[in-house]
Amino acid sequence: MGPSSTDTALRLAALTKTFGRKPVVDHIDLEVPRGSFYGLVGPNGAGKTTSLSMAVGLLRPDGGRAEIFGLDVWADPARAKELIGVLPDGLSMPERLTGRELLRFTGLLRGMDLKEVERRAGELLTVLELDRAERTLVMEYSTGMRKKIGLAAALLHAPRLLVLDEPLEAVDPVSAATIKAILQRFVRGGGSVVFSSHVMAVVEQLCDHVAVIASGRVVASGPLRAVRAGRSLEERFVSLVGGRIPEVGELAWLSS
Ligand SMILES: Nc1ncnc2c1ncn2[C@@H]1O[C@H](COP(=O)(O)OP(=O)(O)OP(=O)(O)O)[C@@H](O)[C@H]1O
Repeated sequence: MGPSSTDTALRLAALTKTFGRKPVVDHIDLEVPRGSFYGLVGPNGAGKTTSLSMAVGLLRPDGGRAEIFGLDVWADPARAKELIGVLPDGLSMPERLTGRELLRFTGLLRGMDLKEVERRAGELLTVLELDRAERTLVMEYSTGMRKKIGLAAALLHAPRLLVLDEPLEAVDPVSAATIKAILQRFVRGGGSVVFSSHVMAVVEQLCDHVAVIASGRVVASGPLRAVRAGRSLEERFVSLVGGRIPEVGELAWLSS
């Protein structure tokens, strides 16, 4: 199947990964419709980063499949990766490059024309308000600036699908508004986005679809309204995933 013949941007089927004896991703099925803004939520350690890493060809699954617009990521990685822009977790980057050099490097690795790379890099640096930092080495960037330059690198080749691991974490509110606007415009222009987040309000604000992952399994997924089931996403999340509220008497030593 070619990229134009499917309405699914990303499909995970029985995707599985075990570290040691523990399956951290346990037969995950997920369907991200083309043109959707898809949020992935789940408690710490649920397996979100591991799933996304396998979905984009960064971590080899022990079982199952990942398809991008119908292309098997692990059978045809080069073609699949042309269609995606990725913001990985923890983002290891060439630290001794400036922001602009990083974008130039990314563009050339992607086989893009240098002039076009320079034009897009200039625009991305301006829109993301990184232009004053373009001569600064990445190693001197703040956490939020690293997210922004990572996002710029993910957008540079105008992908069809963005896969972003916590893109708004550690980003200040002004930059967050810029990033949200860029992502919304990307989706309006026909792109698809899947991202992980711990902030339910952000997911409710941006997403039309959501999946809740807990202990390596999908416990709910689909259109946001269906998953919320008449409640706030936070309430639904806590009821699906559980959670422990300290009881009266516990942590009593905290009271003065
Ligand atoms: N390379 C690895 N070796 C061993 N265990 C790992 C490895 N990578 C992840 N894990 C474990 O797999 C589980 C899932 O981790 P993962 O980072 O995918 O979760 P997450 O949902 O992204 O969590 P968070 O919300 O805290 O970022 C965790 O228990 C983690 O300790």
